Amino acid sequence: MSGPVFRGGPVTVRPPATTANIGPGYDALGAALTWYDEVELAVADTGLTVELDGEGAADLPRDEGHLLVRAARAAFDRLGGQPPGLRLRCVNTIPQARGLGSSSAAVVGGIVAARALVEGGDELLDDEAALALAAEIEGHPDNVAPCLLGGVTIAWADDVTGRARAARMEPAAGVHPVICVPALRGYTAASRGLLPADVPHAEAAANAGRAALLVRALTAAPELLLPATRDWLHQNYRRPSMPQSLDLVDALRAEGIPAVVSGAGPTVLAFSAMPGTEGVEAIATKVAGSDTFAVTALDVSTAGAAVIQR
Ligand SMILES: Nc1ncnc2c1ncn2[C@@H]1O[C@H](COP(=O)(O)OP(=O)(O)OP(=O)(O)O)[C@@H](O)[C@H]1O
Ligand SMILES: N[C@@H](CCO)C(=O)O
Repeated sequence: MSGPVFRGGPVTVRPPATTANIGPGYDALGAALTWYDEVELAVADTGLTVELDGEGAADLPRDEGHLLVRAARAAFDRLGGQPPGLRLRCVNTIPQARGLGSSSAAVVGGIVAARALVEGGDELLDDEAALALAAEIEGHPDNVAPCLLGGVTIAWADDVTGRARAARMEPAAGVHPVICVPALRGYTAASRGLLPADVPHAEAAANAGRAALLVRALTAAPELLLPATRDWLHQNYRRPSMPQSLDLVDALRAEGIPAVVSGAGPTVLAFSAMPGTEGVEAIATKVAGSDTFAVTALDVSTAGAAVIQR
């Protein structure tokens, strides 16, 4: 069989930051945010060059071990073969290891860029296949789904194949995310290690009800976000690894502001009543007194990882 036909590129992809769980939607619910990394990938004559700017540039590998390169390589394998060489440039702005889906942005960015470098790539590796591959590599479909598809997503594993699937929804106009990003990093694997094997049935039942309510709140009724973001499955168990984040969640909720831990933390995601900087005031007041968190008002990104130049 002949290999794929490559376009030279470069192609440029903008994968968004994402927030997962959003309270009770543990490992399922997610949303894309208007904060993006930028990935430029081109076919080269030979070898691999990796140029990194911004977040993580000092620490991330510049070889085949780079997460985005690994994801692009896996995508090329699915697309029929590897190019003779690769040139990668990343401009990273999404804070890493903070619960904002930076690893998903790298994985999805690599897959989407690789398929854009192959003639017919969008059909050979469609969004359903790209999602399954991204979840295989990243491990958590609740971040990769909104990163790929944009908007608000529900992810699950197919009962027969185990492959990641997702349903995408449009966010309601009144959903205004505000993120409070701490200086300290937190790693997903460590944060998952704090979760118990079992939870009481009554708490699982309460959580299921709020997760259902959360879908309605995010897509049609933002006024329900406070009750809809209450969780019983993960946040409190994770408190020892990010006490300041949980204290901030508690303080905001006590003021009637919907707030949760973003993904595996330690970023706190709150929802303001108003868009933009006006909306952050009430939240910033609660954060004041601690210089630990940087507060930024965002929107839900209706676009997922888009090819902005090919
Ligand atoms: N842009 C990137 N390029 C390459 N590797 C990255 C990039 N962003 C993150 N990573 C890798 O992923 C690790 C962070 O993954 P982790 O899943 O712990 O955090 P996160 O993806 O930022 O948060 P979460 O999954 O909870 O939303 C980093 O330490 C780094 O090894
Ligand atoms: N659902 C995951 C998100 C991180 O990818 C967690 O909370 O561990």
